Amino acid sequence: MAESKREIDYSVYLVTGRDLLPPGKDYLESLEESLRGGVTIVQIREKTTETGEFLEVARRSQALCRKFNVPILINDRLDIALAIGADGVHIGQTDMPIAVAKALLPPGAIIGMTCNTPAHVAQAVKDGADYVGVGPVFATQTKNVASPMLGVRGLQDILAPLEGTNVKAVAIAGIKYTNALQCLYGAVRPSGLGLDGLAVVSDIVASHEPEAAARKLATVVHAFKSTIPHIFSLSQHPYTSQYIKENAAQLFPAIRRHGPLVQQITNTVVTTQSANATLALGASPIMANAPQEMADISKAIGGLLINFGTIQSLDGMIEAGKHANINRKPVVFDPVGVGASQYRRSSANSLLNTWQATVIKGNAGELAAIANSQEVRAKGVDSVGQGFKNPALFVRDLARRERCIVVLSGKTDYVSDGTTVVSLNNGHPLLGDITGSGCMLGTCIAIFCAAASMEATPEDGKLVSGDMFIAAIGGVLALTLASEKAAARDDVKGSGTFLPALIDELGKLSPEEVVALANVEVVSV
Ligand SMILES: Cc1ncc(COP(=O)(O)OP(=O)(O)O)c(N)n1
Ligand SMILES: Cc1ncsc1CCOP(=O)(O)O
Repeated sequence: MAESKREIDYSVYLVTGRDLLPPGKDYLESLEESLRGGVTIVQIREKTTETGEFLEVARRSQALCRKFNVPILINDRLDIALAIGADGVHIGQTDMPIAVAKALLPPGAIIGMTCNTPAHVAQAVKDGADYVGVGPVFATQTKNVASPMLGVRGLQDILAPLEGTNVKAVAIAGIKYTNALQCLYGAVRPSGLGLDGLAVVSDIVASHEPEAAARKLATVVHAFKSTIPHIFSLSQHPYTSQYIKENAAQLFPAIRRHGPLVQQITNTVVTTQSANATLALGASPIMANAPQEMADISKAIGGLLINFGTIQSLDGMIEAGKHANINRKPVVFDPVGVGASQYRRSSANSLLNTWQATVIKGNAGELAAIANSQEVRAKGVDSVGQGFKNPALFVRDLARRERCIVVLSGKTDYVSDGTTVVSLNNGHPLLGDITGSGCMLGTCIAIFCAAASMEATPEDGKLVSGDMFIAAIGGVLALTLASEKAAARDDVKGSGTFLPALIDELGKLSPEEVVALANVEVVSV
């Protein structure tokens, strides 16, 4: 074993599992192929193998790992690690304590510890672990795991004790090429701290083509690591009011050019008017709810709206978001009335723990419920009271926490990407007199996000390409400016005549009008 600690690349962490090999696939052949595909660290995990055979497997695996200059760790068995001179060990909560392992292993040995809670991580840091294996993130068939699933968002909390330390982290359980990017995004804390890598068994071992499986995973992890910051805007771009207005305005003709198909899982109250608003802007609606069709539909759409108003198929919402992430399509989440019931709150958690939203849009009551804030209360789908004391700070912090664009709707709308906050002061009071204007806002945002992502060149490490901050602002401007123009029309006498006029005006806004009329201010927080 090495005396001084080597720099470890945890990016693609393979945990072996000979029982999962496809029929006819040789273990060493599979391992070599996965190393060729880009596995950066290997843990030999043999849960039922006798010592002699374990030793032999470990020795042969080590010879291959050396060929690729990849470190090898041994699961649980310090004796095997010592016998072959492995680079280190991985131990679980009920295995040998870190202090005992440290005393037995040479100074340079790597020690990894399984952690299921933030308290486990804090203890592992205290005990001197080199890295933690955090999970279970998702459900897995590979191991019977007793601890509750962390989900995508749970990763942030479990990593908290690693702030300010040099202890590394990999996530484990149910991680596949298809959910890898969600997982990496989900783990990023407001400070920027995130995962160092992803640990997988079946995604590579059970594959007939482990080299390709490892390469796909490696591409995602490396691309993610080279894409900083991990959010859906230009972020470090010095956004000015003029820049925002001009770029949002350019998305109006982009929608007409691309005519994106926008999937909307929305509520029964607003389905028709949302579909009509979609057509008016130059996009096409598809109101598909069934989980069974999401894989197919997701390939064809430009963007997805998930509106919580009348939850008819939570499974459909879960599947739709999952496939949108897989296919790198923007997902706009409108958690209508999320504070109204425990079912809605837990459903919102399930959704946000499974897929990464690109934009979360809501009124003060809804966003307070998503943020677990007591500052604003809701009554049904409406927000009550004065709103947030500092709405700009609230949206910025929630955008950081959820790693997405946040739109807070109200008399003044606030939009943030976690770095910049803008206030938008357009709109007409008649919007409050028709049902579902908030839902139409979600539709508009989804359409603009779809167009912005279709305009952009796809990038490997990004869940969605294109500037989603500008897109979300564009969506807000579309509805609010159209409402002003509709309300000013002579033929509009009240809410009944306002709705069709609003839809007419949505289709007529020109980029020049948008730049001239938009009231956009960059707010300092
Ligand atoms: C990287 C990584 N993380 C977690 C585990 C699980 O280890 P443990 O809890 O000891 O369970 P077994 O693997 O021994 O069944 C791991 N092996 N690797
Ligand atoms: C070893 C281990 N520890 C927690 S889950 C797990 C297995 C993960 O396997 P898979 O990547 O196939 O879900």
